Amino acid sequence: MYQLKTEADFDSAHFLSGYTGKCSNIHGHRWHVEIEIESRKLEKNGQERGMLVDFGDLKKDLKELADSMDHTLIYEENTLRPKTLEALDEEGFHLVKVPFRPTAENFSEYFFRKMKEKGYPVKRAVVYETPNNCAAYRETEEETEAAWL
Ligand SMILES: Nc1nc2c(c(=O)[nH]1)N=C([C@H](O)[C@H](O)COP(=O)(O)OP(=O)(O)OP(=O)(O)O)CN2
Repeated sequence: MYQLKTEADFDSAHFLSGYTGKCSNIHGHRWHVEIEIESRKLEKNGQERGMLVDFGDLKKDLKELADSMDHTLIYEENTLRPKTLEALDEEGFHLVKVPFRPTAENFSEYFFRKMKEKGYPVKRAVVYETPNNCAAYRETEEETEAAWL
């Protein structure tokens, strides 16, 4: 089995609606995302001969997703009042609405699915919310112990 990993970062603000504690307030993180892909086969011909995929393509596709959230306020749908959204919009702030509570866990599933939609054989996505705290998502239950960092 061959495995590749690429990483990307983005800076954004978020808050946890319904949370009791400091994370209910708007605060920022430098989010760090890692995507691992795996395959038994390598390309046999052409430009990508001997590669699972070209690192350049993998890196570019993850960066596009990360860039779409960079320097934004990420908020869960239905957690900000319309007049608040209107006021932030009038100020020219960039907001990203997500259909989930913006936790590290949910972001790991989000990046896993988005990269899978782009056609990559994704094994695992890991999202660091702080340098010490990360969450991971994968679809299989195998290697539960070994797969954790
Ligand atoms: N399982 C999860 N727990 C928490 C999440 C999460 O995504 N998944 N998120 C938060 C908050 O967003 C918070 O920003 C992070 O929490 P915390 O570790 O307290 O943040 P810091 O590292 O900045 O803590 P300091 O001790 O102030 O340095 C909460 N929990």
